[in-house]
Amino acid sequence: MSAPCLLSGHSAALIPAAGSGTRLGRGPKAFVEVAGQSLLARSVQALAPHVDEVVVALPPGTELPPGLPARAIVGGETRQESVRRLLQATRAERVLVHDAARPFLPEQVVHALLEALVDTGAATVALPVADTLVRAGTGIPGLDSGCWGELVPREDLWAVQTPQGFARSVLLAAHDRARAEGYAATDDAGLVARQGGRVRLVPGDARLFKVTAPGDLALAEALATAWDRGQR
Ligand SMILES: Nc1ccn([C@@H]2O[C@H](COP(=O)(O)OP(=O)(O)OP(=O)(O)O)[C@@H](O)[C@H]2O)c(=O)n1
Ligand SMILES: C[C@](O)(CO)[C@H](O)COP(=O)(O)O
Repeated sequence: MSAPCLLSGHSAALIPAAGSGTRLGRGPKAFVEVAGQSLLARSVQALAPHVDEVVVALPPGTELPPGLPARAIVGGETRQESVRRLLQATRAERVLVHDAARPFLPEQVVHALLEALVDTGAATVALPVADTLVRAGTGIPGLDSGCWGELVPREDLWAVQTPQGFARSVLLAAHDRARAEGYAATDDAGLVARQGGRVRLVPGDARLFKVTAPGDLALAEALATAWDRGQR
């Protein structure tokens, strides 16, 4: 399938994959395999049919595995720096930024994100929070970080996932300004929102969880069986 007609101009998927995977403890995380396929390969394959090109930021000294429909650049020391380099490595008008560490990306989610992008020029996939939320008691007399401090109302709270979509010029301007001001964010939509941009929230999917800690890998292995049989 070629790039959707909802997007005008060229589009690129930008995949930050240059992390060291410290919390997982299995070496550079993008190359870790789940049911025989790396996290990176799964993420690239999920996005490639929807865009004109895929660019991946890899850790220094590593190479793109053969056969993936993507080109590679060297990432930076932080996720933010890796994404900035990716933005500089493409001329596409629309970009979808997606963590290599989120290998299960349903096609419907990509379609919904692309539709939302037409409206605002900036959108992120996110999940409404389902759990009860509490702030730990740090700073409250008699309590500490292991104690219930205060309840946080969960209405209107969303847990941010990727992919996140932007007009490239909008995201590049947000990155340039953040860099000039020495501001760091954990994601790209946060950079755009901080500078007054309107970011549309697009309902995500629980299966889009980020493989972060060893327990997530067990979950990913279990999910991969159904996913690879086409149950998406
Ligand atoms: N310098 C970095 C750090 C992270 N990432 C990417 O950003 C995504 C989200 O990062 P995270 O899950 O935190 O990965 P790591 O940084 O590898 O994990 P850790 O913090 O446990 O080392 C991942 O796809 C990761 O490869 C990146 O491209 N460049
Ligand atoms: C971009 C992200 O995955 C959205 O939830 C997240 O912010 C990445 O955070 P990390 O600290 O780099 O894992």
